[in-house]
Amino acid sequence: MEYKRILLKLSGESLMGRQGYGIDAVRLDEYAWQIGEIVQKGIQVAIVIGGGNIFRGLSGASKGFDRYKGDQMGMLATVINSLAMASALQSVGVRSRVMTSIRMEPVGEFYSQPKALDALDAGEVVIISGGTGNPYFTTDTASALRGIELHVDVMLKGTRVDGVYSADPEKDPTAQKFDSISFDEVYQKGLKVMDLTATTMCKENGLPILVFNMDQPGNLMKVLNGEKIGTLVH
Ligand SMILES: Nc1ncnc2c1ncn2[C@@H]1O[C@H](COP(=O)(O)OP(=O)(O)OP(=O)(O)O)[C@@H](O)[C@H]1O
Ligand SMILES: O=c1ccn([C@@H]2O[C@H](COP(=O)(O)O)[C@@H](O)[C@H]2O)c(=O)[nH]1
Repeated sequence: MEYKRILLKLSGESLMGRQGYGIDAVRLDEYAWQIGEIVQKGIQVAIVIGGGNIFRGLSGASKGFDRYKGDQMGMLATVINSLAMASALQSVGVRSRVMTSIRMEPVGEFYSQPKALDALDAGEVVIISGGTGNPYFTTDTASALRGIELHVDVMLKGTRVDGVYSADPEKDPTAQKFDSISFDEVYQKGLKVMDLTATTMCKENGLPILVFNMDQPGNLMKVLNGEKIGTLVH
């Protein structure tokens, strides 16, 4: 397999499934099965999960919340999602550990790069929660940061669309999908694949991103098997 160690970014919003808020147990279970399949193949998996199904600091601020506190609420939302994922992985027999970017033992172990690498080498899935630990960032940036620190081969952005399009495919039905695209084209075309901080970190550190639809069961294994799905940003 082309990739031996991956950083899987999961969308918080996708965890809602068909509900309007929170965590859909069926969706969570589907994700856990997909992750279990690739762990069985010997792939080392680090995960970062978003928090948009629970709280985002920016939308909180638009309703009058203090942005700093709102972002802390958002980061805590990612911890909730990460604990849910750890529980789902446990129920399908996959060993995992939750690390937190903000100190909060015993909820999770305080993140450090050497501890995360040791756990990955031991075959555990490492779920890194709490974003970067800092407000004014996103979990896409946390994924880029942790992916770079952990020397992963690729960042897999598992989302609810099947790749990067010429415009937001959820808003523009005429949008065209790219099979592959360079970082420079992403900037030139103003595509919202990830926020610019995350994109720039990946570009500067040579970390490719593969955007694919994680809500289609079996897709994660297809990506690892080298099937041409999604969009590679390189
Ligand atoms: N050019 C584009 N190509 C593909 N998707 C795009 C594009 N522009 C905007 N999007 C939107 O980006 C979304 C995917 O981003 P992402 O997975 O980060 O979702 P999110 O809701 O921000 O997740 P989270 O809850 O983790 O913050 C898609 O649902 C799509 O609507
Ligand atoms: O490093 C970080 C990461 C996240 N946040 C806050 O959490 C929410 C949820 O994350 P998403 O990436 O939007 O899913 C985000 O809106 C921020 O409010 C943060 O402050 N720092």
